[in-house]
Amino acid sequence: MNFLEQTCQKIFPQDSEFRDKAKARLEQLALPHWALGDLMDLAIDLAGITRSMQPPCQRKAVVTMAADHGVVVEGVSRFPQEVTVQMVHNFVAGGAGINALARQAGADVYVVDMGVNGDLQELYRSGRVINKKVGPGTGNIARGPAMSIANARRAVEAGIEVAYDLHDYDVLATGDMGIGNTTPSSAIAAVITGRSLEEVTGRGTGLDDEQLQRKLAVLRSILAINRPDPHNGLEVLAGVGGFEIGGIAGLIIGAAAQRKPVLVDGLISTAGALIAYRIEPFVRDYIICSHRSMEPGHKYMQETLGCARPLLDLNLRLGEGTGAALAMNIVAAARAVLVEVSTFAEAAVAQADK
Ligand SMILES: O=C(O)c1ccc[n+]([C@@H]2O[C@H](COP(=O)([O-])O)[C@@H](O)[C@H]2O)c1
Ligand SMILES: Cc1cc2nc[nH]c2cc1C
Repeated sequence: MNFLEQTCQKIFPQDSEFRDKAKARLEQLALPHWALGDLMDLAIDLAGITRSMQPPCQRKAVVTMAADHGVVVEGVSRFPQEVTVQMVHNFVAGGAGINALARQAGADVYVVDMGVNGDLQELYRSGRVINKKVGPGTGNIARGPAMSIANARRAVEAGIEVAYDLHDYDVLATGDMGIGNTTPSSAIAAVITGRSLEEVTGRGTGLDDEQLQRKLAVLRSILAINRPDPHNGLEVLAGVGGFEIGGIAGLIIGAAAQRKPVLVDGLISTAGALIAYRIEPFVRDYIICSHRSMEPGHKYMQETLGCARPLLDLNLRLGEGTGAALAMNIVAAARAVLVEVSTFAEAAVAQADK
């Protein structure tokens, strides 16, 4: 059996006994019934995920997976491809959005080269970028597949390896960087959710109306040329994916196999989550949808994952893991509710009249 299948065999649903125990305690907290709302539901998930009434949440890491996309030659982004490698340098220098928000959340940032079109040898040598490069960017998906099935597997397995290497962390978060990657993400969204391209396609880094129409036309060609089986995660990734999207799928699978919560960021990260979900449906129990991106497809993708309402809705559309890093504060808050708030009995507070 391969590494991917072996890892998937370690993934089980959340522990229902710990869910029930957490729920029983939360029902007794000295506050009007369920008055801390979604924080209480999240606390139940944390107990069910970690099999603990004191879910470990202290050590946090954001993993920002970077890669390039052959489809950029079709004019689907407002920015040139070299921004991907330039932003990798910015992450390492600590000056990007994710660096600021991860610092604020007390999380470490790991940058992974999954397939950047550029030479990052120096940064691998200094240990500041993890080298999992599958290739120097995907093929142009408007003309053919993104990658071979073998490379789709390599990308996912590389993400699992990163999750295992980060075994000292309690909570993981996904992030992405890749000029053009909203195009494969929208393609994955359309294939897996069954929604129309019009419903799932957005402006990415800021396309105007005319450019958005062009992106839609390119996406129509992409789906006319690549017709992956929507139920086969590796086939969808190979047809219309990206190397960083595969890495994100693997990170989620690796987190679930270690019974760790994984905060999923925006459109691209959720495309990775859908791939992971198609490979191993139980990963859903370990995914926390951190926020709702401005990209219109995000809502449908989150619905497919069973998430009606993510933790935050702040009009974010940056990626990098920024929304996931922000939501780490909410995960810490949910834990605090479960661990620190007294019950009616403990606090000697009178319960509601029957
Ligand atoms: O995470 C999101 O929801 C999101 C939405 C729009 C854009 N992005 C980021 O912008 C880049 C892709 O945009 P584009 O227009 O080049 O496809 C890529 O680096 C993503 O991290 C990210
Ligand atoms: C500058 C820049 C930073 C980004 N971070 C994530 N996607 C990005 C896209 C651009 C263009």
